[in-house]
Amino acid sequence: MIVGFFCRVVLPLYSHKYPSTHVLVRQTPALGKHLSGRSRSSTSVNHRKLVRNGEGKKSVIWLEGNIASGKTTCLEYFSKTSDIEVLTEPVSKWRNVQGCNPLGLMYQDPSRWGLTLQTYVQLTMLDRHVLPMASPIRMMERSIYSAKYIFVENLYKSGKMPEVDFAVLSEWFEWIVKNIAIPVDLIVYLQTSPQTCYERLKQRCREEEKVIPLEYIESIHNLYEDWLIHHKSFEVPAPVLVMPADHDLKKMLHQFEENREKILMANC
Ligand SMILES: Nc1ncnc2c1ncn2[C@@H]1O[C@H](COP(=O)(O)OP(=O)(O)O)[C@@H](O)[C@H]1O
Ligand SMILES: Nc1ccn([C@H]2C[C@H](O)[C@@H](COP(=O)(O)O)O2)c(=O)n1
Repeated sequence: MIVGFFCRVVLPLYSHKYPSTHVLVRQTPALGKHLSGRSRSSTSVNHRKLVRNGEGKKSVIWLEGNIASGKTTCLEYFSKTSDIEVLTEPVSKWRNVQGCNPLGLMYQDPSRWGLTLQTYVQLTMLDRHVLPMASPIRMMERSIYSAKYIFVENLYKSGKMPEVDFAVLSEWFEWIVKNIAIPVDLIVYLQTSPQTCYERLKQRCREEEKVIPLEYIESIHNLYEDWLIHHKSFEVPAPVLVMPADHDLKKMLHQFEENREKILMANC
């Protein structure tokens, strides 16, 4: 039987306040499958949380942060916790779709290949979001929201994405978030300085990313800050837990441990 209920988020736990009137809304992918696009949009899924029996206690956390901020490292840490499933970004797919490398192409020629990559990012992130949950808690790396609000926005704002490409991606994004429920209870933001990310990026040495200049990391940083810290750009769909992430690995692991409870209690 399908049940509906509302969950008011607890604010004082988090570093950044969320409007107290906000009610998070969620609908299971399985439920979504049984609704046509038309009836789903008319039920305003973004304003109603419908969950199946037994799924009420499940929570979804998005781990957000700049390129090479330490997201994968953080996920690795929490993957050792029972009851948490971690979903990494499907970067391997972005580097190889049927033998093609849209990530590499985008870095070589963003104006030509930005739309190609971001269309595929949108598809593969949506696929992640609607995957049935195998554990009570899911931590996933980034989201379809940051794909749009950070990376597509950056391409467009920097003049590297033609207006028509941006318009098409925007319409796709709007349709998706209106018609398909994208659950989220908490956003954990790994807050780094661009310089730190730049150094870690160089150290990681991913082939496609060798052309990334510091300025690119700075633009991504500013977009993240405007979205999640200053609330100046786009709607933030859940409370934000900010974790300073410039520290060395030892201190980061300590910090992950210190925040464990807040993260695990994300939907309470
Ligand atoms: N706290 C840290 N201090 C130093 N290096 C780090 C730290 N966290 C991660 N790294 C290293 O930085 C690089 C990027 O980290 P990663 O977790 O892959 O970032 P992301 O998933 O956000 O891109 C990797 O080489 C990783 O080993
Ligand atoms: N919507 C997106 C998401 C990611 N990317 C790029 C940025 C990085 O080069 C890579 C993901 O790496 P991570 O930040 O996880 O180390 O993919 C993008 O271009 N668009």
